[in-house]
Amino acid sequence: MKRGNVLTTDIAPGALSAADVLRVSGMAQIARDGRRGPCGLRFDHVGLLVFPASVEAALEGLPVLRTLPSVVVKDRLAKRYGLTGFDVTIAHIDVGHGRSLELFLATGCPEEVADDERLHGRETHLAFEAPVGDLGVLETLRADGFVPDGGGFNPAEGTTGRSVFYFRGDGDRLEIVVDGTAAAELEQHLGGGQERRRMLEMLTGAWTTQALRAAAELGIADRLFDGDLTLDELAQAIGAPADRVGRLVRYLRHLGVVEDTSGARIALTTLGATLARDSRHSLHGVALLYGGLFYRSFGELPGTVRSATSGFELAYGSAPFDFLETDADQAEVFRRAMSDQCRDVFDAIAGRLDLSGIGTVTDIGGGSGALLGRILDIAPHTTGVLFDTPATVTAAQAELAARYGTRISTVGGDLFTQVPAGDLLILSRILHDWDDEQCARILSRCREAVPAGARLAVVERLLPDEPGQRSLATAWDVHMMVNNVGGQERTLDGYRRLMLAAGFSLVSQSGLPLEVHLLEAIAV
Ligand SMILES: C[S@@+](CC[C@H](N)C(=O)[O-])C[C@H]1O[C@@H](n2cnc3c(N)ncnc32)[C@H](O)[C@@H]1O
Repeated sequence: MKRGNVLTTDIAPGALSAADVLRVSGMAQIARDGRRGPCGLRFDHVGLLVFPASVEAALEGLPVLRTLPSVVVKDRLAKRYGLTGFDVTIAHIDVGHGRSLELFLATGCPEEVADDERLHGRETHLAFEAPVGDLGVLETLRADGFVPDGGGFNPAEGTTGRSVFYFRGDGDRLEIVVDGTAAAELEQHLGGGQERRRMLEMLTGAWTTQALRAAAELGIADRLFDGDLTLDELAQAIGAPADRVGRLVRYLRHLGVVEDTSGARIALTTLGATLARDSRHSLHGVALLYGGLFYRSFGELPGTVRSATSGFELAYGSAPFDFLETDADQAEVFRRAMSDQCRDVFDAIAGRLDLSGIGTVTDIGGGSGALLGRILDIAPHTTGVLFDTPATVTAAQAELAARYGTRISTVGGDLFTQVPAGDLLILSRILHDWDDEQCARILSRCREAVPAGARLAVVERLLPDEPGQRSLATAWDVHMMVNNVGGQERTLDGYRRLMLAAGFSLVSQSGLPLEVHLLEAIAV
């Protein structure tokens, strides 16, 4: 036996697939090298699941220390794939230096199961032995972000049987083994430990929102965007006690928003930079809006579900756009959040639209005019009309005039009453604010404003056709329900039908960043 070549040469030809031979060889090498375990635990073995034609063929000529029936892995495969009529044997192979490779030999499994298991490496692990009676390492691993990933008691292992605890971490899978029955610890590990941790993380999502909002609102992200600071410098810059700032910074570090640099300085990560007002990728306004105005209304979700009103009205006593007309500061936060959130989307829309033959672009409910501005930037032959509520266009006017002069005009009004004409009308994130009847009215006003052949661009997220499919629109649909009576996300077909009923025929649909879609239609 040539141990230098770590088992590759020992495996009988054809006993394992070429892919499994390579995996065995790689893991055997790792087993020989050994590793230092968490909490200084002793390295025990490496584990690997392979799919031989037969156990005997796979083990022929290998230095097998012992074989035993698998309980834990067999049970997992049976549950995950609904398998019957297969078997799993454990074989410990001596790789020298007092170390071993633990092969799980699964026979009678369909090839798809083998492929899936090889791909995800669900049994590939490094195992460390914990001393009997001291399983503190389990808590240490959980605290370090390792997620419990199965385990059990195998009575056939050793003289007393062994308890195994699997963990999945960042790329690593670890097994902690201990002699004997660790019934209470296994119960906690398997009995919902993982689900309870995940649920706790979700239940404390509000803390995350508020920590991010605080980083934005207190100017922590802005100060650090200008350069790394010590804790004292940061505390002084934002005018808050250093010990409290330090505790928030520790949580922000945990969230990946800041990191330490040399000389005990704090730096923003790339992720954290999105909370700075001046970042090109800023979500500063969104942090203030979702952590502020919309945070309180989301607290009214149970009432929203029960009643026919919105959480926003339950929280503030009026509909959101009426409220924003009366609160200039919050209206400014809202406008910035809208344009911050969709900066990449607006760039993509401007690049995607065919603007040849378009003279006037009218953005209905265009907010700050950010999208309209982007379109005018890339199409110098166009002029723009920004239409929104009187207070919104008044707030946007000065900046737009300074940048675009007479190329942009602003019109304040009510989109349920009348909207200005244009060769291209835009409704960006407008229809999802309203119910079907209100959308029909808005689209009818649009159709009345333009001749046949005029174009309409609708920008929205789309609900998936299948309810089980994951999509951002699913979360935003609940957000719309909370924050506007009748607000809702729709499927592509939902928008197609609304447009057609008002005299617009959908001609194309394309995906934009952040799962937003551009729906283009023609007035018929
Ligand atoms: C969700 S924001 C979308 C803003 C912008 N189109 C965008 O995509 O960022 C909805 C816009 O509709 C405007 N709006 C709401 N009710 C309106 C009304 N009755 N008439 C005109 N505009 C209205 C709001 O002021 C706000 O700017």
